[in-house]
Amino acid sequence: MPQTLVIKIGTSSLTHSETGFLALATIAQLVETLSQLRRQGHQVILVSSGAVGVGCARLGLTERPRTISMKQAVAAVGQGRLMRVYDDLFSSLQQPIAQVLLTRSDLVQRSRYVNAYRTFRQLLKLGVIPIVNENDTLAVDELKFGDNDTLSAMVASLVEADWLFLLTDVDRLYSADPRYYPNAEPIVHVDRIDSLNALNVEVGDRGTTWGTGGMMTKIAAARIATTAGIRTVITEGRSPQNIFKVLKGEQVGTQFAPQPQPVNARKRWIAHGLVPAGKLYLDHGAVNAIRQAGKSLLAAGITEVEGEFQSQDAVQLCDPVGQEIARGLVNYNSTELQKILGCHSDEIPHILGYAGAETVVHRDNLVLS
Ligand SMILES: Nc1ncnc2c1ncn2[C@@H]1O[C@H](COP(=O)(O)OP(=O)(O)O)[C@@H](O)[C@H]1O
Ligand SMILES: N[C@@H](CCC(=O)OP(=O)(O)O)C(=O)O
Repeated sequence: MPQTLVIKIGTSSLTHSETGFLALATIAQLVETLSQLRRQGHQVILVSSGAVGVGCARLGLTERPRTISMKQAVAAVGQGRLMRVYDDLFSSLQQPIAQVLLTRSDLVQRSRYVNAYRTFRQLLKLGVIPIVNENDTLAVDELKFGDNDTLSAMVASLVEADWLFLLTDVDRLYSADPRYYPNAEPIVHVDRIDSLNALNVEVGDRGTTWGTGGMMTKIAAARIATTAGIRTVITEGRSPQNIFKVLKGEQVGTQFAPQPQPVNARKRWIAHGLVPAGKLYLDHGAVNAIRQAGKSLLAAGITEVEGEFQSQDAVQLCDPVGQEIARGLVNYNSTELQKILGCHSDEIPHILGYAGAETVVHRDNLVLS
């Protein structure tokens, strides 16, 4: 049955780390694999890193740029070259492609989120393979995906993909970084992403010299995708043809099972599309009411308000030690909340001088993290 596949490939697979030159054999195999998947009727989106790495190679730079303006300039050089290579290779197989450069702000506003969804759907209907990257040249720090693992999971969630493949320079996830712990245990199947905590998997936050985020961002991506009901696979970029094996049911790489009851599209946008503008600290009673009983958040359960935000902004709901437990759209601005925190709902009209919403975050606008 035709499926929608989002395939992300990292810099560590697209370039040779010693020279920064393109790994042409890998790219050619990737192009062949994706074109064949298209011919089999699947809908395919490629999320490709490499703009900064390729830009550095083009300009003869031997390490990743440190300043933002340099990184943005280098990405502008590399992105064009990368697309040129992709277009040459895909064109020789008669496969049309498109460039889609996204910034986080494209997904923050609901109308722009829906617009991005429609554009992807139209491209897929036309049989095109969209090649997505973050718009590194224009993205500003506060509104960045920051890494393409997260970006790919958000794209997969946006288009309601069936599969997310994260292609990297290791064959799968291990109990610890195999680069430093050669005896680390391979992990082949993850039924529930929270079980990784119990397995004590060490992911670090550093990738290779050219990669961003290492396994940490891949696990975060797997969490976003699996809660959207998307099967996620971490496997080797050097052998993209392994995708066929995975689709046939073979145990290749690390496979993450999708959550049985996926979160709906609007709640996914609240959880991952929006950028939280503040934090609400809750007492234990409120944490339990939200987590266990699926209740709305009332002012009585809030102990502290952090940040400045408007009504209907997204906020993080945190337990007493600051660990995020949920996100949601708030019904009061931060100034109002400072006045009513800890109070019973009946007292709100008296304190504020007007009747506001009964809940601070209604359960329809609240998503567990
Ligand atoms: N538990 C782990 N299992 C496998 N690899 C890990 C783990 N923790 C850290 N890593 C590192 O993550 C690296 C891949 O991340 P990264 O360099 O960001 O790749 P990419 O460019 O594909 O995004 C691997 O080379 C490996 O050294
Ligand atoms: N957008 C950046 C890639 C950022 C990124 O996540 O890189 P990687 O860890 O190699 O997937 C670029 O094109 O260089």
